[in-house]
Amino acid sequence: MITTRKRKAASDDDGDEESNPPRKLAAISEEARPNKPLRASTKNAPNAAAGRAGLARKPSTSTIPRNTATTSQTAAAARRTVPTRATSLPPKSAAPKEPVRPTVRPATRPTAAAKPIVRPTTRAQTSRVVSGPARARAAEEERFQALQEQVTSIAADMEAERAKREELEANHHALLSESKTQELNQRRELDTALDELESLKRKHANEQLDWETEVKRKERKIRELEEDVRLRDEDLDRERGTVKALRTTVSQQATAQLTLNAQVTALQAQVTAVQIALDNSSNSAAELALKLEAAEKRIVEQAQEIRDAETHRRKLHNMVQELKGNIRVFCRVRPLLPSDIPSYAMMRPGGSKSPSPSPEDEELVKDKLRAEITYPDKMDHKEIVLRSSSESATGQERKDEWQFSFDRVFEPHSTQAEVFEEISLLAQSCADGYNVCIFAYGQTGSGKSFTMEGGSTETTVGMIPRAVEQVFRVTEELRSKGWVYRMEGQFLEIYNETINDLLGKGEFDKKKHEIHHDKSGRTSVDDVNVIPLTSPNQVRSLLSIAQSRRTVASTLMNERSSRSHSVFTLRIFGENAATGETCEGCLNLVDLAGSERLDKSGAGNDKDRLKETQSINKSLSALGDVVAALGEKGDGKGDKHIPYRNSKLTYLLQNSLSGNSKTLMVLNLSPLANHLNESLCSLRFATKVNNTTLGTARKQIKSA
Ligand SMILES: Nc1ncnc2c1ncn2[C@@H]1O[C@H](COP(=O)(O)OP(=O)(O)OP(=O)(O)O)[C@@H](O)[C@H]1O
Repeated sequence: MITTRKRKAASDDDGDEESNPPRKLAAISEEARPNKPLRASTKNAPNAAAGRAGLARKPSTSTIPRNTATTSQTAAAARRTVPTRATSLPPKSAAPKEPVRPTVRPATRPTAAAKPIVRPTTRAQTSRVVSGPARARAAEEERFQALQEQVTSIAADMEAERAKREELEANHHALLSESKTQELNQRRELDTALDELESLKRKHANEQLDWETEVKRKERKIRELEEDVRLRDEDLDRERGTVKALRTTVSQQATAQLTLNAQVTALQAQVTAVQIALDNSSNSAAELALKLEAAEKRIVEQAQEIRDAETHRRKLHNMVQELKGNIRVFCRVRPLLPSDIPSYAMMRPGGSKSPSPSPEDEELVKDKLRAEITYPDKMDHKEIVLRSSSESATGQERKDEWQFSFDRVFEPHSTQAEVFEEISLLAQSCADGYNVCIFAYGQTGSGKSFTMEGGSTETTVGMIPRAVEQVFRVTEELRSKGWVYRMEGQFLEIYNETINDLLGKGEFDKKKHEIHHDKSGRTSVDDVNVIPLTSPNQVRSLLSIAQSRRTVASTLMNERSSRSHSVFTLRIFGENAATGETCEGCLNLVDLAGSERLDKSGAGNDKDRLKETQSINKSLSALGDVVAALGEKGDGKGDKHIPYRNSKLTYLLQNSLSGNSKTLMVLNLSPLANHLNESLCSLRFATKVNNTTLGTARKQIKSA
């Protein structure tokens, strides 16, 4: 921009030069002005030649400069003065470029020829003309001659001056064009210089930018270096710390080394001693090797002894079970439940219900509801006595007493754990390869399901889950003795002499499940789910599945669970790789249908209930018959027919009831006086079973 503006200014200057005369020329014109008087005098000279009279009459006017001269006269005078100035100019070739003014100044001085010419026009000469006309004329002539000469001279001078002026003008033009050229050159140089300056500025700006970038880079580098230095300082500090710690460690190590050296020395001494001892030991090594060989032989012998002992234990266990009786009966009386107390029992004498009866009142009511049951054998818990008092036909008070004895009697406060303690050995027998059958017998609501399945808590859990857990525990223990077991389970229901699969898909009373017994004593049922059992928890979940299926079925037909038998069967297969023995046991856990009599159940008017009750009675009496027949067979009547086929229940349990099995019946009793007759019936049935002796149990063990 600056360059462009400057160039424009330069071109404006050029325009001025075109329109205005050069300043040097103007200076020359102004310098010429002081010569005006001289020019006036020289101008008057031709005029004097043209009219002498005018000169004579007014001589003073010719010498006095006329300030009132016209412009043309002044211009003419100016033109005449130019040659005068030119005379003092240096020759063209020698003329300097610039200094025109000094050359002009000398030209303003009057020439040497002009001065004598002007001087004669004095007042004294004029006075002589007045004194003699001839002399005056001559003088005038002379003077005229002189003037003419002077004019000629002046004309010559003028000519010379003109020539010189033209020369000067030529010089001037030359100088002007030269100066223009010079100026143009200088301007070009100036432009070039400006361009250079511009490029230098740009270069400088670029260099400054580069320099600033470089400075920033350097600053960044400095910062990085400072950070690096800081980090290195930190590293150095750390290293110093490490070195310090290492020095400490080294000094400690040195101390430790000294200690170790001492220890090494001591150890070397010990090594020497040990070496000696070793030498002695190596001598006895042969003796030890012999002893080891003997010990190994002994271990093998002992392992065999352990196996023999296990076999012996099984035999002894079985003997104990047999001594206890292969068919045993437990009696369990359940506690009185809040649901046993009818609402009328809490009525006031007036008939209104007592809002909150006192514990004493409640206890009195319960005593009235309870049957009179006592447990006289406080030592072995084997006896139970029932009493009742009634009025005879003659109006006399009649007191009856029934005494029963079983393998174990459990009072109402007995826990599930206490009951199972007596049963657990049977689980052991099952793992040893015996068939075991546990029944829960009793009227509806006497606690059969509670005993067999129990509640959901650890304390209330029943015999089935506990027995399964026990079997798993025993099989795990026997693993150390070389036995490996596999287990499977099924859960069936017998309702109206029809078998249903409680682990099936719930198609109750539709599928026909046939029972089969093979010669090896194994029982199987067609088309039922047999689930491999891997853990006690799995068995619990299977039980709850079965329970839910029964509940669903109960919605179709009321109280179905009470009116059907349920049989959970756990089969166990064992194998001892060490001895090559195999065994197969079976644990049947049976929750029988309610045993109440037909007249008591009130089923007489209901066709379905009648059928149910008849089925139950049939199967229960068949069970009694089978047990009785087995008892007779045990008494020596070897050819006695056992009516297993009389009911689905006895046929299903045939192998678990026969002579080579162990059977336990848990008789459940209601504590209510109202149920006394049913309880007596149940007790009589259980006594019949209890008095039966099954044949010697036979273990189902096959030798390899
Ligand atoms: N020993 C006991 N302790 C506490 N409650 C018991 C005991 N025995 C039974 N019960 C309770 O008595 C009620 C009836 O028991 P349960 O259902 O076991 O009788 P059941 O003989 O199996 O009857 P059903 O033939 O109808 O199945 C249940 O509420 C049960 O919880």
